[in-house]
Amino acid sequence: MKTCDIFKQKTTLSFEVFPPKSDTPIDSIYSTIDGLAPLKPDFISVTYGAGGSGSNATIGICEMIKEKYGIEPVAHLACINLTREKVLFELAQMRAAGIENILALRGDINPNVPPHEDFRYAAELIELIKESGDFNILGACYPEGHPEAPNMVEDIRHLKEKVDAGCSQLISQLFFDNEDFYAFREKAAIAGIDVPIEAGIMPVTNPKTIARMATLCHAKLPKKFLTIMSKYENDPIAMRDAGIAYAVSQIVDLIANDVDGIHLYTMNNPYIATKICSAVQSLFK
Ligand SMILES: NC(=O)C1=CN([C@@H]2O[C@H](COP(=O)(O)OP(=O)(O)OC[C@H]3O[C@@H](n4cnc5c(N)ncnc54)[C@H](O)[C@@H]3O)[C@@H](O)[C@H]2O)C=CC1
Ligand SMILES: Nc1nc(=O)c2c([nH]1)NC[C@@H]1CN(c3ccc(C(=O)N[C@@H](CCC(=O)O)C(=O)O)cc3)CN21
Repeated sequence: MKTCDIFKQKTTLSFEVFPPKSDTPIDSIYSTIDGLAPLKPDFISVTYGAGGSGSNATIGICEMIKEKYGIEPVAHLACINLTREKVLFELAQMRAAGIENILALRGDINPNVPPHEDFRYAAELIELIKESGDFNILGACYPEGHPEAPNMVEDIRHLKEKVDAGCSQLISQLFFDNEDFYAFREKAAIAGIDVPIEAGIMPVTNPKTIARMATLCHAKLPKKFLTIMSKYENDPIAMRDAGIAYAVSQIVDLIANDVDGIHLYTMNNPYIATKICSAVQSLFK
């Protein structure tokens, strides 16, 4: 099933997982998906070397999500370090595995790995995927603007190019201030971007993740968020609960503002995803 068709029926709820890191047993992904599947997400996306981990079990995990759990998978594909030939090989593998949906990304630039010259931007990957078969293509977007973009106008112009190249839906970078998302959504609409935009929500439940959000994602951390996190910095249970509550409050407000869907960055933690879903699951109609 092509995930873009789901938006015609309901507000979507999707999850993101990453392949286990090299120091974690590969089997741990089964307990992650076992824990997430009962929450009945509309789709689950699987990262491709997210955060520079470089591991590549993405296609195998997508196949398992589809075959064993009957949930629609979305395979991430980040092109910055790939040759054109390697991308065509990955696409052939995906087709053989029955994968219909791809999140086409440029990918994070690793300062220690000079980028390959075949792809500079996600739009170039999207063009190639479009030529190479009947895939549904998703893209990423940035409510606060992409950190490398000189300004929001340029970033939205490039986003429009991405949509014109063949993206049928967008997933946003994580953010903690919904007003940034609403302002971005309005600018995108003015630019003629008319595909569904899912809001990316990251439950922040420990200090390590807060630091990561600032460096990897450049997300703005609002005062309200920092206040509640510092209040509980020495109490892991309270901090976890505060992170869950903050994510729930963002989701409720987004739904009240007619968001197309929510994409939950689960960090492979079914306990936290279950807590969040138990508060808001029935709102996804
Ligand atoms: N779920 C995930 O795995 C997500 C990953 N990311 C990461 O975000 C980063 C960026 O990836 P994408 O959004 O796919 O990249 P992109 O290629 O759409 O944009 C990257 C940057 O290049 C600029 N740009 C695009 N086209 C341009 C052009 N023709 N000329 C000049 N500048 C241009 C954009 O404004 C932006 O600053 C990656 O690090 C990606 O891995 C972001 C969100 C979600
Ligand atoms: N620039 C960018 N790159 C990404 O790969 C990316 C985004 N943004 N935004 C959306 C999601 C969020 N991603 C993330 C966010 C945080 C971690 C992180 O904190 N990783 C920890 C390990 C967590 C664990 O194993 O439990 C780390 O230390 O790397 C990883 C991926 C991947 N995606």
